[in-house]
Amino acid sequence: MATVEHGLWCVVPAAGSGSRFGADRPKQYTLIAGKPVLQWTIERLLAHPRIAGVLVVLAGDDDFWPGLGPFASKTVLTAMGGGQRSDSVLAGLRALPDSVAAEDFVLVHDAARPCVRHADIDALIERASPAGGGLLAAPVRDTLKRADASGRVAATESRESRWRAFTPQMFRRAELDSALESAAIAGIVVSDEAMAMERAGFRPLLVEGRDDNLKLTTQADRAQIEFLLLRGVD
Ligand SMILES: Nc1ccn([C@@H]2O[C@H](COP(=O)(O)OP(=O)(O)OP(=O)(O)O)[C@@H](O)[C@H]2O)c(=O)n1
Ligand SMILES: C[C@](O)(CO)[C@H](O)COP(=O)(O)O
Repeated sequence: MATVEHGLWCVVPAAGSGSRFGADRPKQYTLIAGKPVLQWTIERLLAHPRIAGVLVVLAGDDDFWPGLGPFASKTVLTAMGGGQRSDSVLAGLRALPDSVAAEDFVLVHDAARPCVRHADIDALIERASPAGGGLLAAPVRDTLKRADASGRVAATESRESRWRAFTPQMFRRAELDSALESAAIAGIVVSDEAMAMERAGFRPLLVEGRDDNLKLTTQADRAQIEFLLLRGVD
């Protein structure tokens, strides 16, 4: 039974183009308070005492990475990503050090989520490890509407038992690798690691985390993320 007492490695998918963000560079290199979003995220992860190292998955044409400054004293490795986020995560898993055993848990956390709280990471590690894996998430708190082609309300959807998935997500290295590979072979694009695990028959544990674990997706997300980072995220 793999334990999480020794440090966990975290795969950080950072190979996206940020098309919805629409900047002059991939959004993970957008500066917030003078520092690239990716560096905020990596430093936040490495500052967590139970994270041993980070494997950053970069785009093949990424020419920003060498510009990033030094990180905490822990190990930062890189790998090259793929066309889909899930391809990048799989590449990252396969580039982890051999010291990460097949049955060891690994974390996967979006480069675009720099505000994750250490307390939420603690909760995920503590609660998801006995459950065989899980993810940070939050219950849907707004009324959900389904839109029709004209942009009008087609229906109001039940928000009962509906959760929003965040990252980190935490699963055993080999089980996640197998689930992602199986989905890729089947031609199924999974939008998060849990979807691949669900498809493989697992039932990941939902661990409630803070709603402000925001993902930088569009320009509208920038101001709130900047506020949180400047105020200080514990
Ligand atoms: N082929 C891809 C696509 C996405 N990502 C990463 O996965 C995270 C979440 O993806 P998303 O927010 O969709 O980022 P982008 O794909 O860059 O955004 P967009 O869909 O707007 O292009 C990001 O850190 C992104 O860099 C990745 O590593 N490899
Ligand atoms: C993994 C994720 O952040 C969970 O909400 C989300 O699925 C990423 O989606 P994206 O479209 O790749 O940003």
